[in-house]
Amino acid sequence: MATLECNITLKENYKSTSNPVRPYVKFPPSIWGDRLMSLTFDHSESHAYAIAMEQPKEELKSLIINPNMDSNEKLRLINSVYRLGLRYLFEEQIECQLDKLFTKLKMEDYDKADLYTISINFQVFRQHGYKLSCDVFNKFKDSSSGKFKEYITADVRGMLNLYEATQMCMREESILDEAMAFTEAQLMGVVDTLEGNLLQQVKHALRSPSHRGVQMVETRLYFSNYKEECSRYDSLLNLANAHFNYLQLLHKEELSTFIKWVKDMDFQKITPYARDRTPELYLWAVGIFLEPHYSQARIIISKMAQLVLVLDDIYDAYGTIEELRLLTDAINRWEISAMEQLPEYIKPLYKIILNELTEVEKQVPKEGRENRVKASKQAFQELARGYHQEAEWRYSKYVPSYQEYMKNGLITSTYNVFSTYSLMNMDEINSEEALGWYKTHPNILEATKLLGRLYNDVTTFQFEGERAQEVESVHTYMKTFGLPENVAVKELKKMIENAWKDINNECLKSTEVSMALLVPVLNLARITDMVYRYNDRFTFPEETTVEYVTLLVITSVPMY
Ligand SMILES: CC(C)=CCC/C(C)=C/COP(=O)(O)OP(=O)(O)O
Ligand SMILES: [Mg+2]
Repeated sequence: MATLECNITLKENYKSTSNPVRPYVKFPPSIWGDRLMSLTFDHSESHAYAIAMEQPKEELKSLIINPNMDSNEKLRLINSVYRLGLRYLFEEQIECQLDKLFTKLKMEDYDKADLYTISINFQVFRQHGYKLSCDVFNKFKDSSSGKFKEYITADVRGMLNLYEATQMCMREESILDEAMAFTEAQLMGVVDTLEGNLLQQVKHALRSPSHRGVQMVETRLYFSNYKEECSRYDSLLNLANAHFNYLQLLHKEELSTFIKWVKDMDFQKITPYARDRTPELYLWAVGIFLEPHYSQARIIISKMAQLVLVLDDIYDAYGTIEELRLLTDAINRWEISAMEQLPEYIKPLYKIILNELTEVEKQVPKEGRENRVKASKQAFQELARGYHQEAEWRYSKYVPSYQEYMKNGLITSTYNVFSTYSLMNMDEINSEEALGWYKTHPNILEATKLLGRLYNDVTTFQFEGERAQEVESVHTYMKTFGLPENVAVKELKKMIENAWKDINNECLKSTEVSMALLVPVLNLARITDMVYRYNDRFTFPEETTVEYVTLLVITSVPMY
């Protein structure tokens, strides 16, 4: 693959202790140049969009609760609201409507409904945590052959929505596994014969199904590709339009703030060995939180991700083992005097790490502030120890067992850090309850960490090759279970799919914790899918990642 050609060599840069041997990696440079240096945003424009949202928002509220609207029509409207990223504006109304509709639902209601209608129903209920049974799709299967009925293949819109619906499957839902493979193959077979919006819809779904995509990107593409759905109601169209413009200005401002911080901290100079991926990191932050009121959270998460990125590249691409031992110790100590023990080149970075958390502390919600910050710091320290463990294994040429590797690999997935930093910024959450929940190692978080670690390794083990020295899941799995590479990869990919099923299961309505707490974790799984589905789109961001960042902060929003 041409994009994966990066100069990864074990270079002997230096010979003596003062000139140490470094596992030096030359990552591809940033591809942005000065393109994002002059993002403009105007606060009065932003205010105008906020005002423009008010009336359509009220109109849409009335529409959603309208008792005379046909239930399938209502679910279709709620689907559009969800896919346009507007759900947070109508949380109460939607929940009340879905509660009513779901309670009175009978399987017979679906006897006469077509594939499209049932698939939309299924998506809406599952998106909002209601477990509509997958048996609703049984009628599309031929009971004697066990295959899907031929006639549904002519209904491309129905097939597309069945494909989208299958992404919400859980374990033991074999009809959805079959439907996913069937619809994917069928859609791939017809995509070249399609045109207009339907072509765009199918093309994008095959590349990234909506449920597994970065939601801000998905909503923006829905607005472009689903013109019919968006313009069904004037209020929906007007609200979506003003909302996108409003968000785009906000995102431009946030990205500018983050770019300025990276520049002010002088990362290019102090960490020249690390990947330079500022807008790509910001995309992670937008992926975790979409709503405008998380503006500060996105900036804080972007900064933290920059620190994690640099740390990752020191630990597995630049530092010597002696330096890494000192760095880990200093991060564990977490006090400015520990800087003395560090090599000169790491000192400025260490200072930023400590300073940033102190700065952040001033900005996080008052409720449980101390504990929120403490948990984030501990997660960061745990990550450094996890990176260090990997480095020690590589240094001593020890290949751990798969289980040993994964115990540490769940930590180096970085998702404990991302989750605690997300939580740190959520003022609607009771921190004590949330931190207590984290400590129980909830299934959704464990599944997301597993997905993150495995997806990353399965996609990158070949080009990380010599550098990783088999300290990754593919080789440890091959060795532990005595399997050839292709079988190991296949089994790990199956585990990734199962992790998705577990995540979906955990997103069903639960009384255990607030649903709001699950969202950033689900969103981490989605970003992982976007980044690692085909290759490492973070290290090699050309095409998709660049396209997405451009779409969010550069391309203007279409008017119908
Ligand atoms: C999740 C995010 C945005 C974190 C910051 C950047 C990062 C560590 C990316 C993964 O790099 P990698 O592929 O080199 O990871 P690893 O070294 O763990 O395989
Ligand atoms: Mg790495």
